[in-house]
Amino acid sequence: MSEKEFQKVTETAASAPQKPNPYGPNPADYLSNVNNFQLIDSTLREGEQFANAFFDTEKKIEIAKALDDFGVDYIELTSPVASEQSRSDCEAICKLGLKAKILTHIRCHMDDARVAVETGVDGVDVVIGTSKFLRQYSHGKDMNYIAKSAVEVIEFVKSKGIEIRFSSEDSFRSDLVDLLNIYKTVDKIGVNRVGIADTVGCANPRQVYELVRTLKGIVSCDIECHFHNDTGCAIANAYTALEAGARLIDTCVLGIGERNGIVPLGGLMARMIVAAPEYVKSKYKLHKIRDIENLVAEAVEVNIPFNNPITGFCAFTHKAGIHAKAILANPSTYEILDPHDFGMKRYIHFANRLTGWNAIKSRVDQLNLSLTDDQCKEVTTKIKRLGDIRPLNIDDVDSIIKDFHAEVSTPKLIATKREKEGTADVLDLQDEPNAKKSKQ
Ligand SMILES: CC(=O)SCCNC(=O)CCNC(=O)[C@H](O)C(C)(C)COP(=O)(O)OP(=O)(O)OC[C@H]1O[C@@H](n2cnc3c(N)ncnc32)[C@H](O)[C@@H]1OP(=O)(O)O
Ligand SMILES: O=C(O)CCC(=O)C(=O)O
Ligand SMILES: [Zn+2]
Repeated sequence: MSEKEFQKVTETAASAPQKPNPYGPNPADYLSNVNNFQLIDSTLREGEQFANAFFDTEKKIEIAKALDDFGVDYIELTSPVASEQSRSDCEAICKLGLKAKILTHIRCHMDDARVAVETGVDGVDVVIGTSKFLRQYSHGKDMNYIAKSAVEVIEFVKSKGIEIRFSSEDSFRSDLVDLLNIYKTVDKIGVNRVGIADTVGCANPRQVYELVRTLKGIVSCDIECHFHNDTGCAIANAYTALEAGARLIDTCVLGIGERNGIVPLGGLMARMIVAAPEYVKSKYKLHKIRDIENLVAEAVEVNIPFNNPITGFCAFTHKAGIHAKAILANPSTYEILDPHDFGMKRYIHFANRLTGWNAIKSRVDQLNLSLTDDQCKEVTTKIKRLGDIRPLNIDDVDSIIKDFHAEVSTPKLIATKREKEGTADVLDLQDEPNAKKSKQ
């Protein structure tokens, strides 16, 4: 391409109408719910199925209140038929008067439904396996039986004036015709939502898009999606489901659940704030994520993973010199998330051999010392030299800087450049991580 042609191409691109948010949904896609989604948090149902979980009544109430304060739309609770305590905990949470609607999750059976509607919940989530695996080895019922019992349970719950959702367990290994038939049947009798569940975590985003879009053309009610994370696709699948027109996503704090769990609440927020910043910031108290995660992590005795979105101890830590320089100039260079949106801070990890003189210069400024650029480069070389021999800490770097400064300085008073330049908010050169370092 000649230079002239290249210039023409770039000019045309520059004058083309810009999408309002390059990371958001296609504005022309009117079926997308990326800017209009709801959360059903299932930490107190799916999360209770996590291997380490045991929540006593007090802890359940604490978690329910924290989720409510954060702003989730629904809180899903364990089936009241699971145990006597599960039933009374469900009743206790219903009495809290939370803003979030309270749901309980039951099998597609009248025995469960009769107990559920007496607990005081705002809605009932009914589920039954539709894949051949579950039809054969779990409940042993055929599609006719499933449809008949679904209609009976749905009409009963509806008659009590509360919300009802019907979900097919193991949707992605179910026959598409079976699925669409059952969803059509339950939609016709007036469910509030239908649910798609990737029970074994086998689905990929393309499959999710196709199934949700197809279902969108079949039902008039809202579509809820539940994604397990066995193959690492849970958040991507959730986002794709919203793009395709699903309205509600099931989450758990830290993604806890059966096996390795489902869509993590914090991780989904990280994805959604990029795509729908105004919506997410106006609806959810993002600065509460860290507290909720710590609450649940402590309750189920796990550490926050080091690479957790938002709250992992190094989620906003920048290390390499090239990164540090650009971050100092403009944090958007290497950050798609602004830590301040979540009540977090960014850190520049400068005590290592990958550092560069720009990061060291900032540290010099923070120490209220004054060195020329050339001197900063010289002291950076010294730091790197030691960093080649062993891991460094902040004290190591500070002493090298201070010694160097003492060598090169005259005894006159040095003006504090930091105050003059006001760079404090851009850079926090502490070595304190945002969250406790993972022990796992
Ligand atoms: C994919 C999911 O996460 S779905 C939600 C899972 N949640 C739970 O399992 C809640 C906790 N579970 C429990 O406390 C118990 O399993 C109970 C109380 C629900 C049932 O306990 P039990 O009666 O002892 O049965 P068990 O757990 O051994 O087997 C499940 C029974 O439910 C039936 N069943 C399973 N899924 C469904 C369904 N979706 N709809 C109707 N019946 C179902 C099975 O056929 C089996 O019935 P069976 O008694 O004829 O064998
Ligand atoms: O009720 C649902 O939609 C989901 C049930 C569940 O936990 C699953 O299928 O993994
Ligand atoms: Zn699940």
